[in-house]
Amino acid sequence: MAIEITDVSKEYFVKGKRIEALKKTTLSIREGEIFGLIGFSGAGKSTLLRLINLLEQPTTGNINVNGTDLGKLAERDLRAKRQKIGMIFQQFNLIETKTVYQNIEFVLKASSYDKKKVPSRIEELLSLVGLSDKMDSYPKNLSGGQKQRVGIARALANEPEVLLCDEATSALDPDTTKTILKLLKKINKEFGITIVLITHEMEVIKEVADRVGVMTAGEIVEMDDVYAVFSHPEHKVTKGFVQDIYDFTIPPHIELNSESEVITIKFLNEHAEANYVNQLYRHFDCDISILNGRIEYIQDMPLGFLMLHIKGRQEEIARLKQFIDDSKGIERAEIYGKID
Ligand SMILES: Nc1ncnc2c1ncn2[C@@H]1O[C@H](COP(=O)(O)OP(=O)(O)OP(=O)(O)O)[C@@H](O)[C@H]1O
Repeated sequence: MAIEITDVSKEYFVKGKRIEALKKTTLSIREGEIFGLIGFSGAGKSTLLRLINLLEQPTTGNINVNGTDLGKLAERDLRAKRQKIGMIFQQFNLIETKTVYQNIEFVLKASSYDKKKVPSRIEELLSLVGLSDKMDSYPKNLSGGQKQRVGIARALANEPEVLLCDEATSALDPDTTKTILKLLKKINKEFGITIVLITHEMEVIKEVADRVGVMTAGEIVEMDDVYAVFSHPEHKVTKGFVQDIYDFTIPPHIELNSESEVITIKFLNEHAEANYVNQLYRHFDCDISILNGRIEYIQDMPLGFLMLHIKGRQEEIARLKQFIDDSKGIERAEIYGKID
């Protein structure tokens, strides 16, 4: 196991008031996976990340990173271990007065990296992140995406075992976000580095994470493979995040009664591509119009939602709903639109 978090909690005291930033949490992050933590502001994501990064001590419990119990390390060993945990930030945290090259050099010099190998290591890192032509530029002359590439190169300089990403794409536009996430995925695959990323955007989780934990009020309330969470969200916070992507609302002009219903159906895995609506047209004496639809690919697996307006006799609509319920890989979505 790459990261074992056992019964870990964190409290702060502010003006005599106790803040439970992280309630007792047990979590295993697997070696080589990309684990996403999603939650709104104040949920406790950064606190958890700071504990893994050894920047803070937990109030209870212990954290084990690649076989090392962090609580048992002496100060010097802690520093050495910290170098094996890379971190990137929303605001990039580059040194503005240093060039791209010097920013990376700084990190290598601060560790005990073999001096002779520093220039070739920097070149290697710049090539990896696609910035070989920018080594003499200063951060102020770089785009946000380029700055984050430097951030990634710095974080990888000391060949870390784990890479922590703190809202690493939150300051970037959607296209740049995609390219940075692709780079993270490449790093994960090529070097087998375990990545833990925190975000408030389900879009980010969808693009890169293998598993996801949903945090609210200092607790992980739901955790599973990303596809499982997207297709069957349980907790209301998770449903809200999923709804950010499948943003279906019933148009206000639709009148709903026993002979006019809106049904949202969910297509799972390969069923997402089947021409299902044709079957509904053929088998039922109802008017069916499509109000909304979307297929997303999560880890290359399609997940589709389709919102239909059905008009017809009450019994016919009931029969249609039964047909949907009996279809393999198709479900009525209880969280999108009004049902029954
Ligand atoms: N150093 C601290 N001292 C006191 N309270 C803190 C401290 N750090 C965090 N907290 C509190 O702990 C709770 C969790 O904060 P945390 O920063 O972990 O949440 P978050 O999910 O990362 O939010 P954000 O996305 O806004 O950073 C919040 O109520 C916060 O105010």
